[in-house]
Amino acid sequence: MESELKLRKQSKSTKEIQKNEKPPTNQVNEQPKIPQLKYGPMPKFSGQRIFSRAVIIVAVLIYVWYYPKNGKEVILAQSGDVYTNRGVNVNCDKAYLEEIKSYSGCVPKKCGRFVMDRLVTEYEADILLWLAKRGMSLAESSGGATIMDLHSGALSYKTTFINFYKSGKDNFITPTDLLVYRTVRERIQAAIAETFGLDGTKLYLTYPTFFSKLTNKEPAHVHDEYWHVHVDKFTYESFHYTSLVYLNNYRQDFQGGRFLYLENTAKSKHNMTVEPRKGRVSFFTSGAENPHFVEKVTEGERFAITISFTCDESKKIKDLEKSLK
Ligand SMILES: O=C(O)CCC(=O)C(=O)O
Ligand SMILES: [Fe+2]
Repeated sequence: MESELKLRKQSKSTKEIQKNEKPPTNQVNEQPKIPQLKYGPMPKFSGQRIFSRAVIIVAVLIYVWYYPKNGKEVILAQSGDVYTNRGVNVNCDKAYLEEIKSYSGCVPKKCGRFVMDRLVTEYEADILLWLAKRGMSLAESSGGATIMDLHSGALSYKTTFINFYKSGKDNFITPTDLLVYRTVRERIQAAIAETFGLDGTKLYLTYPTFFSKLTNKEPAHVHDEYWHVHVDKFTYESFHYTSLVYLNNYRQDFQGGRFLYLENTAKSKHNMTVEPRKGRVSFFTSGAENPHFVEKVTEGERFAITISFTCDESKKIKDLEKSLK
């Protein structure tokens, strides 16, 4: 009731004000009419113009800057750049975490993916590249993926594998190769332990650890289809941490063949790309938080090493010098 009264009073007083308003004087009516501009008045001062132009330029720059992120991918590492340590954390896959939990000292503080360009020198990468080329000159796949595993001796041959140790053809491996291979592996292991907060002595080299040569040859066997999306933990059960050493350069030595993390979460749909670069080390937790694939190589030959680590001591493999003795 009270508020109703108030309202009535209010409307009354409004009417009163309206009544008391003086009618517009002639003077006002006689003022020259300002033409109504469609988009409002033009800015009167050049400062205002500069400001509005600056706003447009900044908006365009922001759009251009963010556009690639709204597209299909984000570049984690470009082939022309050198990164000491670049990476991102991702949430660990539940099953991966559950499985790895039983290995004390080997559980990652956070899962993720990283790139380091200063762990392996170009010279070391060259030594490993020449080693791969010498080995793969003995035999190669009929399709686009040739694999050479120095630990087991497996080497792609047409649509199958030969064992170069069994056929006595292992004299292409020199003591320098073995030394470089081992020290590179040790440095990567230390970097993985440091990055994920592990006890490095609880991490073991595992199988398969292998060299790969990828080309644009038509696949002759399912082994040649290297471009499928996969999770390393599912493909190679023993893996807990995966590392890759690139031995030659994307764009210079081959086209295509970039490495992509597939992103299809509520948070992001943008794949994350690593462009191979000679001596570049890329590593990541091997669970379903890091599904990935390699783009088809369209030209040239792409060389890399997959060096894998496990927390499960029963799945460890020996260093090459020891296994060769
Ligand atoms: O060569 C690469 O970049 C990745 C290879 C790969 O995904 C693998 O060996 O599991
Ligand atoms: Fe993989």
